[in-house]
Amino acid sequence: MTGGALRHNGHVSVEKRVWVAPSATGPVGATVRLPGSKSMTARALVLAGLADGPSVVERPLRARDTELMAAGLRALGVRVDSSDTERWLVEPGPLRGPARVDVGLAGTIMRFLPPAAALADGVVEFDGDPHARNRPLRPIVEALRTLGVSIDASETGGLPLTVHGAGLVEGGEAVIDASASSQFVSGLLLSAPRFSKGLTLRHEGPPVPSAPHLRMTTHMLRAAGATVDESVPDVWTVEPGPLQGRTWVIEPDLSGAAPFFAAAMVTGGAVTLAGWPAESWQPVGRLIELLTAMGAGVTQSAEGLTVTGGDTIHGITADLSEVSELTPVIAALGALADSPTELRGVEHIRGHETDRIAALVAELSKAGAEVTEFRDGFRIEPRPLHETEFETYADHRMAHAAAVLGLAVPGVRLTDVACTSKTLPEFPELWAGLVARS
Ligand SMILES: O=C(O)C1=C[C@@H](OP(=O)(O)O)[C@@H](O)[C@H](O)C1
Ligand SMILES: C=C(OP(=O)(O)O)C(=O)O
Repeated sequence: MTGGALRHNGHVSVEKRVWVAPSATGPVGATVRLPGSKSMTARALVLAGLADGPSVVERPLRARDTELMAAGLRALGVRVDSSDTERWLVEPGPLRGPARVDVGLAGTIMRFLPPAAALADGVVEFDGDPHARNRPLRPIVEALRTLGVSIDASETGGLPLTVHGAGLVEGGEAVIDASASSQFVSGLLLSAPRFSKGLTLRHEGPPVPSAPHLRMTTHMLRAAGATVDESVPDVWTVEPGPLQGRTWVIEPDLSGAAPFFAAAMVTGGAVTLAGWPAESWQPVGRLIELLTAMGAGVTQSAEGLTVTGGDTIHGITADLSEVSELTPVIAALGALADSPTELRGVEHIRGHETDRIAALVAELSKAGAEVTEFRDGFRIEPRPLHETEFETYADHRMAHAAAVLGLAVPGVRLTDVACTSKTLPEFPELWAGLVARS
C-alpha cells in the first residue's frame, strides 16, 4: 500500500497516508534486498532514449521518479517497456513533440529531460508537483538558451517550462553556476553527445555539490560510447557523436539503504544490503566513513554490505556536500547520539524536495533535540526525545529520518509516509518487516 493517486488539472499526485513509526524492541537483524539506484536508473533511461539502438535496463528502480522518467521519455517518442519488473526494454525513436512531461517532484526529470526535449521536433511542456515549481532550474534554462534552445520559463526561471524543440541543438560553449545542483551539469552532459557541436560546459560560482553524481554521469556517458574530458576542474567537454544502446545493470540504491543501515546502529543490530557489487559507481566509501565515525562496523562480503551497530552512536562533525542526500538520516542518528553533531556544506539542500535544513531543524526541535540552524547546515545537541507529530513535507528522506527516530522514540507520528513512493514505494512494509525482526 503506497497511498492512492490524486488527479487534478491532468497532474497526478500521491495521496497522503499518516503513519506511526514502529519502535524496536531489540536489535534488528536482517538482510534487505532493495531495488536499483534512482540516479543510475534515471541516467540509464535517458542515455538509452538518446542511443542509436535498443537498450536493456536490468534491476531498475521502479518508483515514482523512475516511472515518471519512463513516461516522460515515452511522451517524447521513446518506447519503454517496463512490463518485466527486472528488465526494462528501451527502444529509441525520433524525438518529437507536442508532448507533456510530468516531473512529479523529481530533480532528475526536471533537469535531465529539458535538454533531451530540445532535441525533439515540436513543443514539450514540463510541470510537476506544487513544490517542484520552487526547485531551482534557471541556470540550466539559461545555459540551454546560450546553446541555441528556445525555452519559456516561469518568472522565477523554473517550472512550468515550455521547450520549443527544433529537432536539433547546435551546442558549443556555455557557462553555468551549478552550485545549487549538480543535476544542471549532469542534465546538459547526458544530452550533449547529440548536440551538433557537442558541449564545453564551464562552472563558475561556489563549489558544485554532489561530485560523486557528476562522476556517475561521466562514467555512464563513456560506457555508452561518448568521449568526455573532465581533466580541468569545473570544465566538462563532450564530443558530438552517437550513443550506443547497451545493457545497464543497476546497483542497489545506496541512499535508499541508509535508513536500513541506521536501524542497525540505533538498535545495536546488523543489517546487510544484499547484492552489493564489488565495484560501485555510488559513494559507498563516504557512507562507510560517516557510519564508522558514528560508531558502526561496516564489512563487505559475498552476502553484501553489512552495517553493525555498536553500544552507542557518536556525534560527528562533517561536510556532507558530496553526499547531501544522506543528511536527513545522518541528522536522525545525530539526534540519538551520545555527543553533538554538526552537519555543514549543504546549503543547496534548501532546494531539494523541501528546504531540508529548515525542515530538519523544525522537526528535530519539536521532538526535543536542541538544534541550531546555519545557512549551510545545523548543529544538534542530543536531548531526551519524546513523541511528536513529524511533518514530512512530501519529502521521502524526511520520512526516512522520522522512521529512524521512531525506532528509539515511541509515538513518532508521520504526517505522511506515502511520499516514500518517490524512491521506494515498499518502504513502509519493508520497514515494518525489519522492525518485526527486532
Ligand atoms: O544526479 C542525481 O541523480 C542526483 C544528484 C544530487 O542532486 P544535487 O546535486 O541537486 O544535490 C542528489 O542529491 C540527488 O538526489 C540525485
Ligand atoms: C535530492 C533528491 O532528489 P532529486 O533527484 O529529486 O533532486 C533526493 O532523492 O534526495
